[in-house]
Amino acid sequence: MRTPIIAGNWKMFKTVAEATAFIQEVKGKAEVDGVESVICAPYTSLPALVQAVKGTTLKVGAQNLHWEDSGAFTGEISGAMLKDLGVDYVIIGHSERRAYFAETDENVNKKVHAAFKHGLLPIVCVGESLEEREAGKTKDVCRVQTEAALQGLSAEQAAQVVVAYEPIWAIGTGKTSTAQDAADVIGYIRERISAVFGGEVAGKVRIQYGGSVKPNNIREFMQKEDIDGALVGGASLEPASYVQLVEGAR
Ligand SMILES: O=C(CO)COP(=O)(O)O
Repeated sequence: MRTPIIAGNWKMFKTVAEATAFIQEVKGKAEVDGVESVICAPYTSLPALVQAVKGTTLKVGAQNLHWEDSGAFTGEISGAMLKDLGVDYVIIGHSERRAYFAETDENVNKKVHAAFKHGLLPIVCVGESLEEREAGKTKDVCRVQTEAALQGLSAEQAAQVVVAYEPIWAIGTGKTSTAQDAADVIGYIRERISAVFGGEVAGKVRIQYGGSVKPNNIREFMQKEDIDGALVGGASLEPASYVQLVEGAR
């Protein structure tokens, strides 16, 4: 049995005061038995969030990291620094980072290794553009991105990875994959993980859907056996909406 995981990706939203006020609002309510609930916030809010979730089952994640532990990398943050703060998860390879910050499959792989080195769990994002979808390349793109991201991991590490399948055309657009389509692609990603790491590992890896997930459609996705949760942008920013997402994953 895989524990469903709802992760809010706040992207570049919320001040420290707004972030802590959010936790006060959702405490208790976004804590549902059998569902893991993670808030992935901008770096600036992470220390306050780690404090605010103490004594709750809520977890905190970052949205990126650098693969080196330290060095002359102006503006970057290392896995060692995130671990030092008490962060649990880190999003790696989000399509916005791939598109706007030149994130490559190779860098994603280095970051995944860095996350494990420092005891952080990676949420690895994969997904196709509209052009790739229309050209029938969805599964190929997801296979290449997933295999590259997980390259060189031990079976034990691979089993702990969370993959987020986020079709780029569904992010922030109000358009979603159908639940069946998302489940098909996610099933295929699991097959490829099985081909590389074996069925036992593939059976443990949690694979989320992401892209315009809202309280009114979360249940459709969660009804699919292969979909283990959601990575949510816009609808994770409002406390009431976030609580409904976590409840919808039960
Ligand atoms: O990019 C996403 C989560 O990482 C999805 O964003 P939206 O839920 O706003 O479409």
